Amino acid sequence: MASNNFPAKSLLKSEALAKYILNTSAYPREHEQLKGIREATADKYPKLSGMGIPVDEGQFLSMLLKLIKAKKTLEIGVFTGYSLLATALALPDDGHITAIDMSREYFDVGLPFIKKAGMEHKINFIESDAIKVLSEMSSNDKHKEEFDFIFVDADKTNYVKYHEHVKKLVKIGGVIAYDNTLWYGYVAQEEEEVPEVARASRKGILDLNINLASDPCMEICQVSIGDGVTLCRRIS
Ligand SMILES: C[S@@+](CC[C@H](N)C(=O)[O-])C[C@H]1O[C@@H](n2cnc3c(N)ncnc32)[C@H](O)[C@@H]1O
Repeated sequence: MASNNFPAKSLLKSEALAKYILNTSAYPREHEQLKGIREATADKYPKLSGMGIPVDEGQFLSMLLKLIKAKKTLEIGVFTGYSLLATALALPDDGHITAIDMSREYFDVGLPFIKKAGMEHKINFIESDAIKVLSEMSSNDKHKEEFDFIFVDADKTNYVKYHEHVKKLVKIGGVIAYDNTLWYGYVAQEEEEVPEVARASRKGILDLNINLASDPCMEICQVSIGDGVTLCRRIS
């Protein structure tokens, strides 16, 4: 997530290196309708356009979804739908995504591109507070071990709570991916050095990272792509 108070780029790599990756391998392979979402988002929300996952991360998730042959996925934090469409494009034709965001307005910006890509039939969008929906789902046996893949990219202060719920919803052998687990590099800085606006989310991410590192039900791998993505494979 980014706002105009945050650094435009992750602190993790130089601007030149980020540009090199995007220009060399990511932009040339970007699906036309994903590009459409990216450009429409930049037009409509110039200060928020960094909220969508970067193009190289979209391609990473797409590759991962195909490798694990995911069919049923859950997305928490849709915004204008970049990661959602990247996921939909990676699933087979009978794949299905349950996508939750508290704002329908954001989703509607990306929807025409999702439709043009012929992916609408794979998506069930739920406009709601994700904690509320996940509490209901995780207490209902019908949804236990339902999903092959879960992508969490919403309010960072709730990530530990999300983990309590989604660990019950992912299949054994399935994958949960948490976005922004390096939080612009602020996780490695002292709190006083971090802008106030980023502190609460930094704390949420620090708590999640510690929690995941000691979760015996998950094999984990923290990848420094985008703003950091932690993959958790449920092992028990
Ligand atoms: C970083 S953006 C998601 C970006 C998206 N994955 C993409 O690639 O474009 C975070 C989203 O989470 C949503 N959000 C934040 N807190 C939420 C909550 N408690 N329940 C549901 N959605 C929430 C916001 O409305 C916002 O659209």
